[in-house]
Amino acid sequence: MAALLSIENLDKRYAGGLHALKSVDLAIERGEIFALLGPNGAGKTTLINVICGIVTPSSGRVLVDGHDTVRDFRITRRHTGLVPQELYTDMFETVWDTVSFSRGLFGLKPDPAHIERVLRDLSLWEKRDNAIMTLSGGMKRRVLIAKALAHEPKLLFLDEPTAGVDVELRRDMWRLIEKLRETGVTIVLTTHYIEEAERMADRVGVIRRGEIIVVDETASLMKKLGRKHLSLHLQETMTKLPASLDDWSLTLAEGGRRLDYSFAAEEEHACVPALLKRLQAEGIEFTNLNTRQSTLEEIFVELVHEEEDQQVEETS
Ligand SMILES: Nc1ncnc2c1ncn2[C@@H]1O[C@H](COP(=O)(O)OP(=O)(O)OP(=O)(O)O)[C@@H](O)[C@H]1O
Repeated sequence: MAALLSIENLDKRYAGGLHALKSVDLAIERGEIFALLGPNGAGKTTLINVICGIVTPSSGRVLVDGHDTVRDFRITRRHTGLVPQELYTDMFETVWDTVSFSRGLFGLKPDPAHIERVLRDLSLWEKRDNAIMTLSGGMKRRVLIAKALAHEPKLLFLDEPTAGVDVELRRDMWRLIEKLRETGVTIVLTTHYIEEAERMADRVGVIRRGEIIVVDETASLMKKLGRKHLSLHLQETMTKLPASLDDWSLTLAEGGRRLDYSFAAEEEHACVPALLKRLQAEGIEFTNLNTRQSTLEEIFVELVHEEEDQQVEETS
């Protein structure tokens, strides 16, 4: 079966001349959870807005379930749901009214049974008669999702669903997204949290300056690009690393009180014990140690460098 979402050679130049999307090609399969990652201003929102028909592309095309988003706008819009980052309106309305109204916007007949199902799935049923402004931040986010699901879309876009929420609510949202997938909805989400992409997404796409630079299965991307960082707090301050440790690419930090080591995540089991053994042999003692995973930001930096290095190689 053809992909549910197919983006072909898509280009967008804004009126001022800014080239926001450059020859984007992407196919999203039915039932997939796809995470679109990119630094601020990379073009994520522009891409989502083009797919949802809010922004017109300069060239190329987007098909949702085989329908062109420009030519068959009404059909494709009917198949897509968009959960924006913020709730803009409806603060005085009740949950039930605002979600039912969203369904009506797509010209669909009222279906109280569907709205009830959506509200129950999102744990909003008890709050159905509450005005939106009386709800907590987390509940308001659920209302946004309920609104986007009111017209039974096949494709759901979640724009940074967990930005600025606490850890507990983030976990709740993840459970919710998994539950949504079980109903057969295809999900595209944007996020800045690597853990979120890692946990939720089957595949990840990285967009940078309007170009999709990587699309890969999440596990394989993390394996290829993920790095871990080990920090050792030294018992005695060091001014310089012994030459015998040159092959370990270690760095001294905090005025020689900390030793940092960065390594490929997939090599953790082999290289960390080997390093610790080596340090012991050198008589370097430490009082404490901790490791952390690369942030998404660091992976971006690495991607950017890889590209720049390649360009240097190509031009030299
Ligand atoms: N209506 C517009 N007119 C002109 N330029 C725009 C318009 N909307 C966005 N841009 C520019 O297009 C580029 C891509 O913006 P976009 O909002 O798509 O990025 P983003 O990846 O969603 O960023 P963020 O993570 O900050 O939300 C940016 O340089 C932005 O300034």
